[in-house]
Amino acid sequence: MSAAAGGVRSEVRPAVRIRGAGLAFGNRTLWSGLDLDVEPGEFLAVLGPNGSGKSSLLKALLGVQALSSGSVEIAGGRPGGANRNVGYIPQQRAIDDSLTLRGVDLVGLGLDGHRWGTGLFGIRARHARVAEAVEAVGAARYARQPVGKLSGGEQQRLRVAQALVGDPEVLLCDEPLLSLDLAHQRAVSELIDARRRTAGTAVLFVTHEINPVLRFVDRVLYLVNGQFRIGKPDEVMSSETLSELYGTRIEVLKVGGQIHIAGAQSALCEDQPHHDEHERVS
Ligand SMILES: Nc1ncnc2c1ncn2[C@@H]1O[C@H](COP(=O)(O)OP(=O)(O)OP(=O)(O)O)[C@@H](O)[C@H]1O
Repeated sequence: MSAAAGGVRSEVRPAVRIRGAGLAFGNRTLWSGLDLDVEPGEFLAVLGPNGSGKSSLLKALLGVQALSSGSVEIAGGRPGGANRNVGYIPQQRAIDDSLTLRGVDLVGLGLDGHRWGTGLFGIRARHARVAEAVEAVGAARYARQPVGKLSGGEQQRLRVAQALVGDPEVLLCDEPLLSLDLAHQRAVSELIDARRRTAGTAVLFVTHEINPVLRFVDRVLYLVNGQFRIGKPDEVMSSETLSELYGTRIEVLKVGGQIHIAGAQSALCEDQPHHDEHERVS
């Protein structure tokens, strides 16, 4: 899918165009000199340790975080501009359990700004679209209950439905599989993959754990300590590339279609003390 990989140019306008982009807070540079085109239908995994600037990159693309240098375009224009059809699955935060908004209403918010007309036809079309999105994430059973009373995983599935309901040109996902059990991790990642294949939605998928989505990933953007690498998973997720990026010896093992890391886990997972010697790559 990745027409941009290896320098091959596509005729189609990229869904995301990043040029010379940099972001710094005070004297700390998260990343700089970032040039990247994400093509329609491409699945880009954004990886890196805690604090490397993955979420901040998505925020820059949403137009809520100003860049320190360079420029970004998304869905054909500037971030946050009118008519930018962009879906966003935010990093999960607990929803206040007193929130009485129902699941279907939360999903419907993803259609705000879309034109449905004010008549019965428009209302019916809107309801049908919401119902379809709810069904697709397997949330029909509880979608009429107050969101605040649902489990973390149930809320997360509704957030995915909200991001997809407007049929976005670009989908920005910030750790969308957190708090989902394995069956729902698989269901949600397959849903996102199907969407980009059938509708040409470009997907930028921030994750600590590449294995659940490895078979979908066209390219990886790996951010570490102000540096980055972009390439196919095999190119970036290699002992050589990660050792270079982290500045210490890292062994990457590929076993049974999964990527694991041996040793040096402190460099990779500083904030995750539960990790053991053979670690899945973040
Ligand atoms: N508005 C801000 N002002 C100052 N520092 C900020 C701001 N936003 C983010 N940061 C800092 O920038 C760094 C990168 O944050 P970001 O959330 O992008 O990292 P991340 O790679 O998504 O991390 P994680 O994997 O932990 O979610 C963090 O150290 C964060 O504290």
